[in-house]
Amino acid sequence: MPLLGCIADDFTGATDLANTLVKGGMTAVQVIGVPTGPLPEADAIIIALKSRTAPVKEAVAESLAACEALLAAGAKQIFFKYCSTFDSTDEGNIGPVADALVRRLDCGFALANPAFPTNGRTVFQGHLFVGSTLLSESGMENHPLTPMRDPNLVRVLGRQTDGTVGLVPFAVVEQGAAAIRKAMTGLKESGRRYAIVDAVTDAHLLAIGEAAADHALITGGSGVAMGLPANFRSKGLLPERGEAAAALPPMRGHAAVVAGSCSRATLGQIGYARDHAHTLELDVLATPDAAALAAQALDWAQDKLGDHPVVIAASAPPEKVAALQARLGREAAGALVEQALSTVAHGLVARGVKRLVVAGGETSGAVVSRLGVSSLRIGPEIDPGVPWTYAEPAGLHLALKSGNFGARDFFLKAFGV
Ligand SMILES: Nc1ncnc2c1ncn2[C@@H]1O[C@H](COP(=O)(O)OP(=O)(O)O)[C@@H](O)[C@H]1O
Ligand SMILES: O=C(O)[C@@H](O)C(=O)COP(=O)(O)O
Repeated sequence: MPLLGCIADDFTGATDLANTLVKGGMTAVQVIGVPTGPLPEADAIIIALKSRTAPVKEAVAESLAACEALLAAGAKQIFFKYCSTFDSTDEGNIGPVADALVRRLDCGFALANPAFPTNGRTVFQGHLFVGSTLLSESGMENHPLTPMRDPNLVRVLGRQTDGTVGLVPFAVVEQGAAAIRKAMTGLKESGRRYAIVDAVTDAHLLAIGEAAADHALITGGSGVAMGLPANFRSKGLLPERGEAAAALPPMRGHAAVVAGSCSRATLGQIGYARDHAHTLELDVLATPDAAALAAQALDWAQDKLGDHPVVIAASAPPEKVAALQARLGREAAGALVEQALSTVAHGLVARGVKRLVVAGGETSGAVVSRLGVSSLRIGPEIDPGVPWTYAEPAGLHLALKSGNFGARDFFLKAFGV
């Protein structure tokens, strides 16, 4: 029976959360899509949806269905995972999904905290920073699907919910779990449905997690989950598991990277790969045809497969993304590239690739669906927020890299080269 039941709005986000929980000593299995049969055995189940950019109604319906499955399996607390850069549009989907979960769980209130200090995401006075810049100046203002142009999360979430949003500021968070709990109770009693809670350090996140031990619903990035394993342990529900929580079968087979993220970190990683690995950058504007792009990539890769990764990327800088979107529309442009890259991934696996890194959340969703993966067992971390996983029933190792995560040499480092 799972202790923690999680609903993640994309696939890389789900592995990121699972990674945090595994590091905290919980076993974790990521399930792809709303489950139709019984859930696997694990301390935490993370249901990965592709709901971040889905139409609002669909995102809400799938999230509620996931919640039902988790409650039916006995989950004691529900966690709604979204991006550490709060990726969403004014219509949603963070607000509407959270609203629906608050109603379903009849809890009236939930905290909201996307902070992930190790990866430079901090929240101060309700404003989200990426490194030393505000969210709206971090490159996220150019995201192909969810451009983030307002860094004030009280305002951003306020536009997405039919409830109201308050703030637990830094000065309170600094005082620790009891003060945070008191402030959240105060906001709930004054009729706020959400509290954006400031967090600048991991110590803040641990205190917030402790303060939310008895909350039916927690919403946030993977950071705020850091404190949750200790809550279950102190209630005597979670045994000490040590490193066994992250064990995976041995890795073998050809290595490859497929990148569809246009985020700054991924563009930097592709730049590094150009000098250190066979790297193909697809020109989507010149060939806006998914089948033709995929055929081109698979032909190119054919005689290059081996232990050293091949890197195939559709990623492009903002001006090129804008040009393709102007021609096809935002959604169609994204869908075309996702279709091309998922066909490439499928073709690579058919040609013996058994270790695959996918860069980008939406891209990962498309690839994992195309590979017919139903669950991912979470293994050791490569870089903060990105673990290796073992995909069933496909029987291969997958690392789903959030667009903005990972060091510059990630695409090589993942394979130990
Ligand atoms: N050259 C391109 N032009 C337009 N859109 C692109 C291009 N390359 C990738 N995309 C799309 O951009 C989106 C990137 O989103 P995602 O994969 O979630 O990355 P991230 O993790 O950085 O958010 C995907 O829908 C992808 O298909
Ligand atoms: O919280 C995060 O930043 C990640 O876990 C995440 O959700 C990443 O999404 P993408 O940037 O779309 O990969």
